[in-house]
Amino acid sequence: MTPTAAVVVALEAPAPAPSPAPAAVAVAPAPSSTAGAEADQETAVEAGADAPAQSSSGGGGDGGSERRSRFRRICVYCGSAKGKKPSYQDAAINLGNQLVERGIDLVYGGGSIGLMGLVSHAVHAGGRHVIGIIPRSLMPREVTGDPVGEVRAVSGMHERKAEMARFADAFIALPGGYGTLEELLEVITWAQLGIHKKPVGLLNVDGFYDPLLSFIDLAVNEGFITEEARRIIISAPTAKELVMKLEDYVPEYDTGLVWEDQKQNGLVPELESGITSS
Ligand SMILES: CC(C)=CCNc1ncnc2c1ncn2[C@@H]1O[C@H](COP(=O)(O)O)[C@@H](O)[C@H]1O
Repeated sequence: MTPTAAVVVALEAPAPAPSPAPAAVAVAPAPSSTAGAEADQETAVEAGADAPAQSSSGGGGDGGSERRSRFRRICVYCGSAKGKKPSYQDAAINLGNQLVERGIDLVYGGGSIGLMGLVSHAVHAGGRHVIGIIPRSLMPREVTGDPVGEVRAVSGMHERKAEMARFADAFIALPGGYGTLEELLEVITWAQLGIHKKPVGLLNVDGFYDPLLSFIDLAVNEGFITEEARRIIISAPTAKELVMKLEDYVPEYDTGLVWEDQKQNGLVPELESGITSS
């Protein structure tokens, strides 16, 4: 099966199943792939997306919000561990349910472990499409568990992060460790540099991110982050509040910079899918 065919198959049969079904594996093009193959693959992904997202009443979330979303897909960064408090796990499931309620598909790092598994299973069980983007080295079941939905294999962490950012219309970080922080800070930095204008949200479960927000405020006070750049980060204690804030977010931050690779990494075209751009 060619990479393109694998993607088409995966997307022609999105995941409406009420219970987790086996993952469809799509192999992302290696860096040396032809532009044509990449274009085909993008087309396939676009064809599989419900754009704009439709509301459904399937999920529980934080309590029945019925509002049509401007987001087709949200990228969720989160721990590969579950964390010690049940509230972290509840938040991952609630976030998944909130995406289902709003008809939003999930992009995440693939796998079934930790909070990553909880959010992806919630979205998949709710009938929305799940795209897991995972480096081949992390694919063995014993490393990341059985993924659900569409799996896109990539060569390494840099390609993974670029793909996750490319497919998403917004980003949310649940609690997590180094990997989550690194992914979060990268998309914030990219927003600061004008590489994208997609909303970035912190799901501040039980104040988990208070120390990070305090540190960022310190950096503002010490003159390392501007007030304007500080406002790139949106935070809320519940998934429902956070998604509503992301829906309302209007980017005010603008560098006026033009990035040569914006067309290749797809971050600019995604803005045309309903994200307000200043
Ligand atoms: C060998 C090993 C530690 C495997 C852990 N297994 C993993 N499987 C998939 N993605 C991961 C894994 N560890 C980190 N990540 C990436 O980093 C983030 C989570 O890292 P962390 O647990 O917060 O730091 C995820 O969003 C994911 O993109």
